[in-house]
Amino acid sequence: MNGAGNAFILIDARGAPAPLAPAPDAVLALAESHAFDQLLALEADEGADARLRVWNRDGGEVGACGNGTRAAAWLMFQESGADRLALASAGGPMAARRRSDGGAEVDLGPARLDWREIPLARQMDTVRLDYGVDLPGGGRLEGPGAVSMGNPHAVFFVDDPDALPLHEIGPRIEHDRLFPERVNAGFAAVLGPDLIRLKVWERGAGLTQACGTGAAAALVAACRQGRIGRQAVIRADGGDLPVRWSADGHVHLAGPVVLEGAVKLPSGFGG
Ligand SMILES: N[C@H](CCC[C@H](N)C(=O)O)C(=O)O
Repeated sequence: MNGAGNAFILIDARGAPAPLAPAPDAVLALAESHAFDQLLALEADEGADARLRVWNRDGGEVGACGNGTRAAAWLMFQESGADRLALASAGGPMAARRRSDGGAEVDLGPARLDWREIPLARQMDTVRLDYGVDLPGGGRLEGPGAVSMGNPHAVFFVDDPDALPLHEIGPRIEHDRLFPERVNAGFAAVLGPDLIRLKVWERGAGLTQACGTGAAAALVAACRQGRIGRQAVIRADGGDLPVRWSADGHVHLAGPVVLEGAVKLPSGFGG
């Protein structure tokens, strides 16, 4: 599946006898032979309609994947005909609502804004971090906003994300010691009162076509820096993601989902 081009393999393990525990190098090996950004799994959960688990292509299990949540919710809506569902995840509980056009709008939970929740290695104002990175050709990017959606994001505001050497500066930011759990690095240009152009160098996956939690973080960071209101379309390489930061602090995300194909695994798989 993909969500605005963000590529996934989703395993429906709700019937599996035990939770999946893929070895990181197994995920890495799978990523060598299959083009995906994240491996997703749906598992049974007592307190929700399902639990969503997320592994980056580097094998690390992480707390949230906005586009993956949309893809999983869309699939469950197709299957059940329901129009609402609850998902558990390591990054916290989430909810999904079926839109009239059949798409899924997900409530990713609250934006977390305290430095300890990002997390950062030391206390800092998360509206505009006292942090920056030099550009190879001269110049410097400064003062990103820091937001967690159950996973860490630093969002830089720039004139043109497409003009940046992201393969050079992305890894430097991702692995900076300021971010003890590494970080997803967003590069955003506010193009109008309700439009943000965004590219994200994802922790554990690199440059992706779209990043749902990155879109949420970009809106919240832009709003906190007084650059935009609480609702916008985030224009990613792979498509447009409508995002809204509601008054209760939760962030809602929608956007396109494509099911590219499905295979039925032999019974007892993963047992
Ligand atoms: N790379 C992210 C996980 C996937 C996020 C992204 N694909 C999304 O749609 O939110 C992290 O390490 O926290």
